[in-house]
Amino acid sequence: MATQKKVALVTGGAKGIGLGIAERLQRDGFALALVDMNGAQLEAAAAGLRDGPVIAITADVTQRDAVFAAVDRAEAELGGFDVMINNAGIAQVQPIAEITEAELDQVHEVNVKGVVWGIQAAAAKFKARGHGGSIISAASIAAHDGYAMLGAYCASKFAVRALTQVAAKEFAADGITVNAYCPGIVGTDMWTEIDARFAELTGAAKGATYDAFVKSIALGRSETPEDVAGLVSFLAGPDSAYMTGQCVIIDGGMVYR
Ligand SMILES: NC(=O)C1=CN([C@@H]2O[C@H](COP(=O)(O)OP(=O)(O)OC[C@H]3O[C@@H](n4cnc5c(N)ncnc54)[C@H](O)[C@@H]3O)[C@@H](O)[C@H]2O)C=CC1
Ligand SMILES: CC(=O)C(C)=O
Repeated sequence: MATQKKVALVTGGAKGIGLGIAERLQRDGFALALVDMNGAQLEAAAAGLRDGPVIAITADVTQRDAVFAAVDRAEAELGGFDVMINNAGIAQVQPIAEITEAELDQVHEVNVKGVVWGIQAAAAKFKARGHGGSIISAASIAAHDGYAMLGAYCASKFAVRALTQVAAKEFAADGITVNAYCPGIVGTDMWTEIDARFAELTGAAKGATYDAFVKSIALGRSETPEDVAGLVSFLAGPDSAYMTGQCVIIDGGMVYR
């Protein structure tokens, strides 16, 4: 009889870091639920993950009910629930003097509320199933240092760090670990957008802001989704069982804590 695979849900799994994490967790032997608000891209991503059960769930992580429903569907269709990856996030480049209420809300809706709903839904499901589990969220080096022009984004990622510590303490007795990964400069669409917005605001040439950040990396190259996925694989696996409340920097050498 085939053994039941462990089940992981990855939000923002249609592309970028989330897709890199999904690819790695599939190689690690997980059955996967990919969640994203971009349905077309999500279906294509899921179709490319050929080695195991994968379901695609189109949902917006800002909607609490949708996140809870996604976790329910993952359990019902994949036969369990073990790991929650709160990866979906958005960036925003705006000088702090000009950030509007709507802009502040938009970033916090996704990066903070989305993570809170993910923590709640996963912890409730682990408890209902009577076992522990791992909750892993996307923070950033911007959860450890403030970066000019990224005020709302940095505030949202500092919040993820706080939530990770709080949830780790509140759920430890239930056998649930809660950690976060803190990448540096990853060459995804998010950074293409950040670079373009810096160019618009500062007059820098296209690509110049990205190149300047990459130049400051000790290991001398930008980060890939696979670099991030290696850390997430560890956080999702048994070797991190004694680790909780940590926001681990993986940035090639930019921020030292
Ligand atoms: N790219 C980078 O350099 C870094 C990224 N991060 C964080 O890693 C995570 C992933 O980033 P990337 O892959 O670079 O971003 P990306 O922009 O390439 O991909 C993000 C994915 O999340 C999805 N998404 C956005 N809002 C959503 C919502 N409300 N509901 C459901 N899905 C939603 C998008 O549709 C997209 O598929 C984010 O939380 C980001 O803040 C952290 C540090 C560095
Ligand atoms: C997008 C992001 O988190 C940084 C620090 O670049």
